[in-house]
Amino acid sequence: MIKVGIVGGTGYTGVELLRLLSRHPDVELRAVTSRKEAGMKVAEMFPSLRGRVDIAFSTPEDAKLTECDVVFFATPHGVAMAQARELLEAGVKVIDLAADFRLKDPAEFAKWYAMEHSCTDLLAEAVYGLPEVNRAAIQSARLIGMAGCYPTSVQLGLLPLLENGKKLIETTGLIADCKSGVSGAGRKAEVGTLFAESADNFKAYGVKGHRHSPEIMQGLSEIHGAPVQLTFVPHLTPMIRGIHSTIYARLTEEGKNTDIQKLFEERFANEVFVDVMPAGSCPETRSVRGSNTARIAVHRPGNGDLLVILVVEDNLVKGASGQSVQVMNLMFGLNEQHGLDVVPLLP
Ligand SMILES: NC(=O)C1=CN([C@@H]2O[C@H](COP(=O)(O)OP(=O)(O)OC[C@H]3O[C@@H](n4cnc5c(N)ncnc54)[C@H](OP(=O)(O)O)[C@@H]3O)[C@@H](O)[C@H]2O)C=CC1
Ligand SMILES: CC(=O)N[C@@H](CCC(=O)OP(=O)(O)O)C(=O)O
Repeated sequence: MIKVGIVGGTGYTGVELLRLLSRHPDVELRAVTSRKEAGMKVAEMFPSLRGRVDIAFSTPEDAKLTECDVVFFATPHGVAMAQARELLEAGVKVIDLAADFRLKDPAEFAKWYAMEHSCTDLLAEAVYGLPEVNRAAIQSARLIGMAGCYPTSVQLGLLPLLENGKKLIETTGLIADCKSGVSGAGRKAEVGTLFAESADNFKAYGVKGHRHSPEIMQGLSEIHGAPVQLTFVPHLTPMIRGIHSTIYARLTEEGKNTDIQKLFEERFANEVFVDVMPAGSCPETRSVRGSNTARIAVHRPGNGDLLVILVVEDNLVKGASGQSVQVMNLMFGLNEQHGLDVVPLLP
């Protein structure tokens, strides 16, 4: 059994990790931290986990994390980078759901996250946690910076078109128009996520620049092997879970002469967590709710040169905790689907 610790077990991604790991056949939950709720039983705070999780929250200091095989950080940005070195030196693998180990350039990290990076040597070692792109590197990694929620959907949607220097679409002027449910903002109290502010309302935010823009462009440029330029506009929608990304790309002459539906179907044929829907489909966020699946549909309106790619995922599962369990499975040589064989919840 793999001994697992979670730092930040009371947030939305933390409790989602608990839900998934509590039914994982190869995992033993050793420690779950909360500074505010230390001492309280996990299942007392989250009755959904009664009979599933039998430990109490402890402070990060009391959690004996160095005795774990792997520690997940489901914490705000900046927490994992302060503790990763000690854990790695003790032989513990680290999976960070925040952004501490995503951006390769420490200056970019400082610019977007308003803090200096405290361990740039580890930043160089860290592997980006997006299995459909990086599976082999993840398998041998000891430190993972999980892909962000929006970046997961946008990179999966463009992967077949860009990888290995393909010239099927223009690589400047790409547009990702993305919508997220409110759980994407986390469980902390904030005016913008109050019911009266976010229900029955719809708005864009971060239009001048969002911290996921550099992450998406870094990822796409690595996938393509050359710079890729994309405009990313996130929106807050009055739903709890889910991301819907609509991506617009101009096809090149080569792209116009390519069967794009077939390209996507073949690229993801062996990916258990990516479903390419039949031509003409419009995937719904509720079709992935609670599951680690991303569903993708490609459209070419009027058979013109504009390609529209639709991607849906659950921000808390494929966009965060589920994908991090997928990554853990790869790091420990387990079946990639263990703990993740969940049918989406309807309605
Ligand atoms: N919500 C989402 O859809 C997604 C979130 N993420 C990322 O995952 C991370 C967690 O997000 P989310 O679950 O939404 O956040 P929440 O705000 O819901 O939860 C944060 C958790 O971290 C703990 N925490 C806060 N500060 C510290 C600290 N200094 N040291 C140790 N623990 C701390 C909190 O507990 P306590 O204060 O009691 O210690 C709490 O359990 C974030 O970095 C976020 O960007 C990634 C993808 C999607
Ligand atoms: C709706 C909402 O507020 N979403 C968050 C993104 C979700 C998140 O926590 O971002 P990471 O994937 O980088 O960890 C935001 O825009 O900041």
